[in-house]
Amino acid sequence: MFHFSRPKLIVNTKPIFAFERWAHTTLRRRTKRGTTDATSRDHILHREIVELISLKNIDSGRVRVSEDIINQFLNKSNSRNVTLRNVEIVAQTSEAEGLAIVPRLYETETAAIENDGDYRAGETFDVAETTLSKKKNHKLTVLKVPKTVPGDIVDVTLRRHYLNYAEADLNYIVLVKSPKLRHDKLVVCKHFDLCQGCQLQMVTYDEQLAFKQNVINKAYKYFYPELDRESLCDFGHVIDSPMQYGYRTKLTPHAKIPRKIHEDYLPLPLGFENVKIGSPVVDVDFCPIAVPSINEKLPFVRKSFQKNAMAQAKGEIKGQLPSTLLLRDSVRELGSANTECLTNPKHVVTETVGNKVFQFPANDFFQNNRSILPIFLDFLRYKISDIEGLFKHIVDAYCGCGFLSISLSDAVPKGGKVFGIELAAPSVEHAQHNARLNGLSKEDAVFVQGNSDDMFTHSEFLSSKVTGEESILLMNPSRKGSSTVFLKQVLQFKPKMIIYVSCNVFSQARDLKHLEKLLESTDVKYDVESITGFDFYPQTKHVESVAILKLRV
Ligand SMILES: C[S@@+](CC[C@H](N)C(=O)[O-])C[C@H]1O[C@@H](n2cnc3c(N)ncnc32)[C@H](O)[C@@H]1O
Repeated sequence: MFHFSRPKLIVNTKPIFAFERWAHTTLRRRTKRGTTDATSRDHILHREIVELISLKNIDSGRVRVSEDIINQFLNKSNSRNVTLRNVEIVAQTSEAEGLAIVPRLYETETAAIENDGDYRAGETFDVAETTLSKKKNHKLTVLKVPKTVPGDIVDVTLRRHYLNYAEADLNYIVLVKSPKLRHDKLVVCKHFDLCQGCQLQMVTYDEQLAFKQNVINKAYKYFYPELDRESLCDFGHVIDSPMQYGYRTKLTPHAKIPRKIHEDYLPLPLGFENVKIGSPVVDVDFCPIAVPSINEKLPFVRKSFQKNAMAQAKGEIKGQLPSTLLLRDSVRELGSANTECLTNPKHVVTETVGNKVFQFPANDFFQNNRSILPIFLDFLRYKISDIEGLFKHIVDAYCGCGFLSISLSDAVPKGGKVFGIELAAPSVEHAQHNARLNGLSKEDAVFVQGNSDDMFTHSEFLSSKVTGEESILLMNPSRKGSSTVFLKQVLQFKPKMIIYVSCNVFSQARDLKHLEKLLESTDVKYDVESITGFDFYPQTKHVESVAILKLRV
């Protein structure tokens, strides 16, 4: 087998646990966005852990992990091999992983001495209630265990330790204390135990929706606590997807390709990340959440990938093999339900949603669950109908290939306009193309390439004569959310309605709070009318959140 490159761990020796200190050491190597993004996954996890230990009345000092322990569990050949038995999962993170709090019985050297100092020999500790009561003064470790739900009693192997928690691999479920949550019979994928792609197959669909509503609630509790959630009808209610399997129209399996491929390494695993830290990617030959055309094509794509890898191992071809492959479903002909799977990222996908047609390059962004889109659009149309007759234009920030504004363009009255802005040039070219494809003239719909931050000063925007008092603003940024620059201009523009669609409800809540703060120094007022979830990705932890804000008149 080839060796995988090991992440470098930055260990901080200074006193810790302050949020910034934790962020400095733990986040730098783990998040792309560094330490300042409070809505990053690692920051959220930190908040969830702090909340859990405070709920359990545990002093934060008891869960602090020493540098020595962190070093003992680094990914290296002599790192400790500790198994814990009878670990009870007591909470669930917004990433749908279980959390447990266990006595740190492995803190002392006892076990190591028993094993002649050879950690690799393996040490096992039982953390069941009886043991715990005898060890009241022990330090505690917060464990994060994938594929578990509250009420599970599990057997785990400890992995990397951080300043206030440790990662653990699930070995097996010892006992299910909460049969309401875990239903292993529901799992349809043979790769579910290891594959990082899905988190919730063992949970009923109703419970999946409840989990996602909780995530929305948590996001607003953390980032916009001033919002009166109680007063909003059905706050965070998540609308279900008509298809819960076989819905995903894009799949990107990948491989870890060694610098020099040796024949012994073949076939290379090709699939998705493994929940077991440091393990090879899970070799996925069938993905039950993907549409049929993708699963039909997957064996051919895999075969061709392995053939190329073999040819490279034999020195028959040179150059780097692509580590990520693309499979994207596309409508074969308009008006027909027939679809085909495209694999060339530059090929153009055709997608029909209701009475609209969209085309875009296969590796560009487009919503991946075709089955829920008509319902999602009907919801937006219903919200817009509230101010019918009071708006003329739709402004589409972060517009991609124009999906949202073109879909809603039927609601634009005669003389009104659609104006969109998008950073990615290929997407905006296709937005222009899609406008024409759907009968919108150059006067009806203008899509420009650029940063949304510059939208309100863009020459084409200014010359379009689109005014806020006659507009609905759609904003659908990527995970990291919007910016202060953009939000400040929104308040000057004063659209009648803001529709904020987000795949990261934490950054959405942060932005809405920010908007409220900016409003304090103005006489403009927006009311948050509703926050609604849509289950674009059944079986996974993801939720799409739609916030509707109305200008107070
Ligand atoms: C979640 S996608 C939404 C696309 C589109 N609304 C849709 O539903 O298909 C976010 C889009 O924002 C674009 N984007 C990211 N940052 C941007 C920025 N600062 N200005 C304009 N567009 C941006 C991305 O390229 C991406 O196409």
